[in-house]
Formats: sequence, C-alpha cells, structure tokens
Amino acid sequence: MARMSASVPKPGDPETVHRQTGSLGRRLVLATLGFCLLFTLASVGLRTWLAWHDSLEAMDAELELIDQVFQSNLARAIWEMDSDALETQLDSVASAAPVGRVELQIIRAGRAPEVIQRQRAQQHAEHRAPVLQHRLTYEAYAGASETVGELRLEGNEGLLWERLFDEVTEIVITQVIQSLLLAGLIMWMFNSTVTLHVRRIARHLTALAPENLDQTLRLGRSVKRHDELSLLESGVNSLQAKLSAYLDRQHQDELALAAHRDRLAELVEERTTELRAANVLLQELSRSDPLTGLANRRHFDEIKEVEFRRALRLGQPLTVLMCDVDFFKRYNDHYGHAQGDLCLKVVADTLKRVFARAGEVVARLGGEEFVVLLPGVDAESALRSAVRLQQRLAERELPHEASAVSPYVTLSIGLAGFDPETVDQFDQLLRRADEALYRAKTQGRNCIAD
Ligand SMILES: Nc1nc2c(ncn2[C@@H]2O[C@H](COP(=O)(O)OP(=O)(O)OP(=O)(O)O)[C@@H](O)[C@H]2O)c(=O)[nH]1
Repeated sequence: MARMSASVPKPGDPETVHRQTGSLGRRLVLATLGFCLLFTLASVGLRTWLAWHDSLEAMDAELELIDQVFQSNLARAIWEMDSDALETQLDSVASAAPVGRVELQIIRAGRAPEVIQRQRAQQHAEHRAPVLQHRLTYEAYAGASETVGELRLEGNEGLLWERLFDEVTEIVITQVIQSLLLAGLIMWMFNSTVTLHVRRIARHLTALAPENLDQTLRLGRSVKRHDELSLLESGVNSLQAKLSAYLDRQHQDELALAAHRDRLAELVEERTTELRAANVLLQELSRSDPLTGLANRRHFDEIKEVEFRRALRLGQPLTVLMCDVDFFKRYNDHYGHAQGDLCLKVVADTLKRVFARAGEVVARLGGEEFVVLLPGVDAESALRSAVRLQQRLAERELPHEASAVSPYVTLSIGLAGFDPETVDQFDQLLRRADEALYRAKTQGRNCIAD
C-alpha cells in the first residue's frame, strides 16, 4: 500500500505539473519542425525550379554536342545520297538519351523537301524540352559550301522529368534529414541548457519551506555563465534570503509581542488585585465608622432588616441595646474634642469585646450613641450582657471628672426585646430601645432600662 501511495503523483509536484502542462522542449521541437517543413517546401520549390532550368540548359548543351558530332556526317550522307549511311546516322542520333525526336529535311533541287524523322514512343508533340534547329551545309571543295538540309533536334522530355524527379528526391531527403537533425539538436540543446534547469528550479521552489529557506538554489552550471538562468538563480536566492530575514524579524517581533502580552497580563492582574483590594476597602469604609471601626448606620440598616425578617420567620428572639455615653458633652468640654474621640474609641473597643459572638452586631449610630443587635438572644440574656458591658467599661476606668454619676466614663443602656405580638417592623423595636434609653437617662444614667 505504501509503495502504491508513494507512486501517486501529488498536486504541485513539478513532475505532475510537467505532465499536465507539457514540455517546453517538445513545443519548441514541434515549432522547429513546422518551420523546417515550411522552409523545406519553399526550398524544394526554389531548388526544383532551378534544377529544371539547369536540366534544360544541360539538355540544350547535350543537343549541341550531338549536333556537332553528327552534322557533318549527316550532311555528307545527304550530299552523297547515301541513304544507308543517312539512316544509320539518324538512328544513332535518335538513340542518344537526350534526344526525344529528330527530324531531317533534305532539300532537293526542283522538288519538295524530303522529311525523315525518328521519335521516342513517350515523346509528345507538345513538350517542354529544348529544341535545336539549324541548316546542314556541305562543302564539297573549298569555297563551295551548299545547304543540303535542315536538322531539328528535340530534347527528351521524359529524361528531363526523370532527372528532375531524381533531383527533387535528393533535395527532399536532404532537407528532411537536415530539418530532423536541426530539430533534434535544438531539442537536445534546449533540454540541456534550459528545460533541465527550469525543472530543477521548479523542484527547488516546490520543496521550499520556512525551515529550509537557508538552502540556496544551485543549478550546477559553470560560474562563468551569465545569462537569464543565472539571473533567475540569483533572483530566487535573493528572494529566499529576504524571506528568511523577514521571517526571522517576524519571529523576533512575535517573541517581543508575547513578552509584552505577558507583562501586560501581569500588570492587568496586579491592577485587578489592587482594584479588588481597593474595592473591598471601599466597601468596608462605606460600611464602617471611620473613628471606631464599628459598623456605621448604613451597614446597620442593611443588617437589621435581614435579622428582623429571620427572627420573624423562625420565631427566634431578637434584642436591641441602645447605649449612650453619659455627660459626653461635659467630657468634651472638660478634656477636649480629641480626648473625646479617644474615649469613644475605648467605648467602641469595649463593646466589640463584650459582643464578639457570631451574629452579634455593634454599630455607631452617631455622636456618642451606639446600638447592639443580638439575634437569637432574649431580653434576659441581653440584660446580663448589658450589665457585663457596664462592668467591662468600668474596669477600664476612663476618668470623667465632669460626670455627675461616676468618676469614670459610664453608659446608659436602653433594652428592647422583639415581641411578634406587638412589633411588626424593626424600627418599632429600635424606637422602644430608644425610649428605654431615654428612661435610663431620666432614671439617673449609668443604668439599664427596658
Ligand atoms: N469628641 C467627639 N464628640 C462628639 C462626637 N459626636 C458628637 N459629639 C459630642 O457629643 C455630645 C453629645 O452631647 P449631648 O447629646 O448633649 O449629650 P450628653 O452631653 O452626653 O448628655 P446625656 O446624653 O444627657 O448624658 C455633643 O457635645 C457633641 O458635640 C465625636 O465624634 N467626637
């Protein structure tokens, strides 16, 4: 199977393309043969015409020679009226190859001329062969020359055509051989000087890939040759070099781009982390009181509704403590506003320590007023926690010389427990806690009212 598939021509393979498109050399040979055929026809025509005229001239000369050879003997035979000799001479003339027809007119005084003729069987009356005609004279003695007849020699037309046929045959054969040799020579030269190298270039280009661009094209010809193929060879190599440099540059650019992309991703990751942290911080800040770090009123408002609905749904207890620093205005006036802030921080810290269980919420509602939300805690437990709060604060012994109830900072606490019978909104619960706080204040402060 592997062997079979290896022999299957692949698209783009130079051999396949060559089979599909044909050979330049073959086309050149066909063109050469066509041209040679036309040239041969023209050449044969011209040479045939020349050969015909040469044959005519040659036959004319031959007739002249025959005439020179036989005219004196014929003239003598007429003069001597030797009819045997005359016949013999005439037969000899007629048997000469160049002669197609011979006609002898014998002039007799006082009588009509006598005509004797000899003709080849195939000689036509109308022919193209040369004709030689002249008078025959006989000089019986010096100075007494007399016309005795007239000889007409007509050339052998058959011989003419025979000679022409031989000539034309020779011309055609030599021309055809010449054309075939020329076409073969051109094909061989074209194949060895052009086609071979063009195929090598095609194979080289087909095998080109990014990883072998450094393999230059070598046509294996003499370095002294500087022709179109040399230009093509150096052009291909120059193109490969440029392409290789371009791919190298592109690779470097891709590496740099990947590095930039990685760096950018890192920066984005860093910025995202920073943004997330900032966002978390922002959310915390938006929900917490900047002075004490406790939940602010906004955050408390979010939580209170959730816890209230849960208590309502599950029927669990929910208790609210409203806490207010006693005589805080006096504290501020006595110790200054900055010290007042520190005092608020200590109170907040005490609140956080006492109400540190999960679910317990401590918030600063404003000024020196704090609220504690105790989900799942009934009023009785809450009261104990409130007492513990006052004790813890007292243990911290924050001096408050301006207070009318204690030498230390104290808290008044209002307590309200959730009663589903009478309360259906959290703010009602909050109002009750506020009212309880008011009662704690009016009852003398530093106490817990419910
Ligand atoms: N240092 C400081 N003082 C604040 C802050 N917020 C409110 N205050 C002060 O807290 C005081 C609250 O005084 P009041 O509402 O009259 O109450 P009080 O003086 O504590 O009197 P009682 O509540 O009746 O015991 C005001 O003097 C406010 O200026 C704060 O963030 N820092």
